[in-house]
Parts: sequence; C-alpha cells; structure tokens
Amino acid sequence: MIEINNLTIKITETSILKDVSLSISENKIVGLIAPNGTGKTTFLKSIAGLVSKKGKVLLNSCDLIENRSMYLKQIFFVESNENIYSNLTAMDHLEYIKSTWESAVNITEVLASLGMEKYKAIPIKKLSLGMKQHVLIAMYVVSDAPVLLLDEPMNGLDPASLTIVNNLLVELKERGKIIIFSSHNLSNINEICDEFLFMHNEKLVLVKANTHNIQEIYDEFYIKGAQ
Ligand SMILES: Nc1ncnc2c1ncn2[C@@H]1O[C@H](COP(=O)(O)OP(=O)(O)OP(=O)(O)O)[C@@H](O)[C@H]1O
Repeated sequence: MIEINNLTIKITETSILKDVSLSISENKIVGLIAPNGTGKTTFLKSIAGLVSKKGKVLLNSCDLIENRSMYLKQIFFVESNENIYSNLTAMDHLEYIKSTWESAVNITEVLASLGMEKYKAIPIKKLSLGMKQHVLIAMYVVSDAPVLLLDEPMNGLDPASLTIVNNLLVELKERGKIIIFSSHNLSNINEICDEFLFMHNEKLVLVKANTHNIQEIYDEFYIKGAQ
C-alpha cells in the first residue's frame, strides 16, 4: 500500500502538488497523466525520496525518514535509460540489482521474455534507444520490488515490444505489485491500467478505469480547462 499524506512539492518557484492525500493498494497498474511540464517526473522522484517535499509517503507503513533502507528496498525507480551506466552491460546491471534488492527472479528468464539474449553482454553505450529501454524494463522486473515507478516506460518501443512490456506489467501486477507509470499514450494507459492518476491544479485525482472515459477527463482538465 502507498499512503500519501498531505504531500506538498515545490521546486524553486514552481508548485507541483499542494496538500495531496491518497492511497493506492496492491495489485494495481496506475497511469499517471498530465501535460508536459506538470510534474509527473517530479512526483515519481518525490516518492523515491529524490526531491524534497512536505508531508509523508508511507510504503507498506514504512517511512523514508524513520527507516530509509527498508523504504528504498520496497521501491524501484530509475528516471530514464540515460541514468544507466554506459560502460556496463545489461547483465552487469541485472546482476547488481538482483543482489542489491535480494531478488529471487531468474535473470535468464527475464532476458528471454524481453528478447535480450543477443545483447546482454554488450556495453549500454552501443545499444539503440529501444534496446536501452528493454534493459531498463528488465531492471524493474529483476528488482522484484513491491512498488515500481516508471517514467514513460514505453518510449522508443516498437509495437511488438509494447505488447511484450504491457503483458509483463500485467504479470507483475498479478504478482501483487503496485505499478505507477507516466505516459502520454492515453490508449495504452486505457488498455492496461486499473486506475488513472491525473495531475491537475496541484492535486492528484485518482479515477478508476472502466468507470470514466479517459479522453473525456483529459479534455475536461487540460483542453477545456486551459481555454
Ligand atoms: N531540477 C529542476 N530545477 C528546476 N525546475 C525543475 C527541475 N526539474 C523540474 N523542474 C520544473 O518542474 C516542473 C515539472 O517538471 P517535470 O519534469 O516533473 O514534468 P513532467 O510532467 O514529467 O513533464 P514531461 O511530460 O515533459 O516529461 C517543470 O516546470 C520543470 O521546469
């Protein structure tokens, strides 16, 4: 369970969230939606303890300040594939994560599920954008962390890879994870998410999928609302 209590985030003069409280339970894929520059990345970074905030975020009742190592072990977040080590290989990254997160996930199976066997031993700097994105997603799967925060994970994926990654996320959800991912692809969010999390007017609005039309809410908040 993620419990967010009175969360306020401000970067220099930019107010991202003001006094937001909500909770997200296990077995959920949540799509984080907002126009460019609203603060999706900043919000994900704040849960990961990478930007300063007011208020509390609890992961399975664990607080970052009170028990930092336990909190961080419950979460996996890498902002983008630009944040992985260019001289190391996919295998290096996956072995490091398996050991740090004390995960029982089988790396060979993850490599196979994402079709990465051929380039698992090549330095990241020699990989294409889509291949690097596969490495990043494999890192999330191998971490086996209960809370997975992904910032635009589908960027650079071809349609076949998108289907594979969608299926992987659904499989992870069925193993009890909470997955929050930001995306501008509303149809993909609509396809795999259980809940939509809109950032609007410095608040987070959580909407259950299948009860509302995602495009209508988007238009209401960001198109009509901006006129
Ligand atoms: N390090 C920083 N210093 C100052 N301002 C920042 C910093 N990082 C982000 N911001 C500002 O915070 C706001 C939110 O940025 P953020 O990257 O979180 O938005 P986003 O919703 O993820 O955008 P996008 O969809 O374009 O990726 C923007 O106004 C941005 O300029």
